[in-house]
Amino acid sequence: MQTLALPKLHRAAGEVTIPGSKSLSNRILLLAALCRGQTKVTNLLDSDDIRHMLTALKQLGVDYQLSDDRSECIVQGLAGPLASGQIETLYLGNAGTAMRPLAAALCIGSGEFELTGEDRMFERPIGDLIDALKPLGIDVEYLKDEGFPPLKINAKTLTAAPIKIDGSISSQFLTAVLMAAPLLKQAITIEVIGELVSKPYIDITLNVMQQFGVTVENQNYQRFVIDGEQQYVSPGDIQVEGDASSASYFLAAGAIGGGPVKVHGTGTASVQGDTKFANVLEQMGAKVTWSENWIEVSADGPLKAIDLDLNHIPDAAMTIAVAALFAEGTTTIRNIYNWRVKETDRIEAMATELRKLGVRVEDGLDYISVTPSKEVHGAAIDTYNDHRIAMCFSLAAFATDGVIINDPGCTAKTFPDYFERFSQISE
Ligand SMILES: O=C(O)C1=C[C@@H](OP(=O)(O)O)[C@@H](O)[C@H](O)C1
Ligand SMILES: C=C(OP(=O)(O)O)C(=O)O
Repeated sequence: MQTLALPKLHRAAGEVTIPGSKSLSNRILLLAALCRGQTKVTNLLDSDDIRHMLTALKQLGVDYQLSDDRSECIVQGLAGPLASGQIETLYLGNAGTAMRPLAAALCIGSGEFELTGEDRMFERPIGDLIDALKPLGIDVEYLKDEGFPPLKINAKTLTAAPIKIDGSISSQFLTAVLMAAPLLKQAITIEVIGELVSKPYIDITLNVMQQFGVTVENQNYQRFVIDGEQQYVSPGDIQVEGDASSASYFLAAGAIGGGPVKVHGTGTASVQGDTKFANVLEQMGAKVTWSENWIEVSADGPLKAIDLDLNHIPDAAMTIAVAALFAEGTTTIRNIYNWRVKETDRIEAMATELRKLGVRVEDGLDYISVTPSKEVHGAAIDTYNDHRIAMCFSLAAFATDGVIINDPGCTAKTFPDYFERFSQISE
């Protein structure tokens, strides 16, 4: 296993342009494949999650050309559902944004498909999505554990029926149904049961669908109405925004290490809910300046602890758990149960690794509380094959020397050259 020893950091300042958004890249690629016409996607993210989507689409016969640096992709749309004449096994790594939307899209395609991935994917639920689609008459078999990938999908003609979907574990299930729904033969209604988590990701979905010409009637995120027999239409050119979750590490560095750190690629014009991370830093006492597509953060003193429900920014909220080391008082992040079903059990993992640094941590089913201590010390941080654990713990190097990140290469899921970029704004 590789390790990365971080020097003690004293200051953060500079500018960084963050890579394209994972959430947008994979949604855009899927709709570019389903739509009528050719789509030129620019600022596409090049990371493991996107490579899995691209490889799957290629296997499904979607024709595209990638530029040498893989940041531009010209996709020839199929003008309809995905199809295959033979059994296709699609390996989707640990990419939720590939597994969930492809599962729904393939149910309404034609052919037989096996959807598989890495071991952790077999522990990440998909049952609420499959259950939601059952009234349409789908044929899906769980190949290992009931409710989890790997899956076998035998696509067949479906009949329209009202859909009820549980939104309390992952918004990706609703995203998946929304994106597939316009290709059904008749109009459908989707009713959300349970608290819808990670709600801003639904705005990303509706925004991308709109850019591909499909409008959804959104009745207060409780009910969605979508006409059937629609065709997605290529917008021609589409640019992927910078990734707001990836921005969080640099913005937090600005708040912890003085700044200013200016992050280009996301701002007030962004459709990504994770831009709200900057508001949390502001509540912690940082100075935040916004433009349409950059955000700048600085601070001239210690941060203040917060106690907040961060369900709307589950990914960026992990960065707050480490920023808490630099805040006066106890920081509590609430309503984050679904951290437990992501790349790893993130509540458990964050609590374990923060404690290794000598910090006081309390954790429960759906929250984590972090109280900094004067005795913070270095430690080798295990990253559980979770890119965000590796990235957010880089900030601990502003508190102490001796921070070692185990398996730093796991950032390849969404941000392959993260540590190189981080070193450019910190010293
Ligand atoms: O739709 C998306 O692009 C995502 C939704 C969120 O997942 P949940 O809805 O499972 O919280 C988020 O954590 C994930 O990284 C990306
Ligand atoms: C939860 C995440 O990924 P996924 O898209 O695989 O759900 C994440 O990137 O933090």
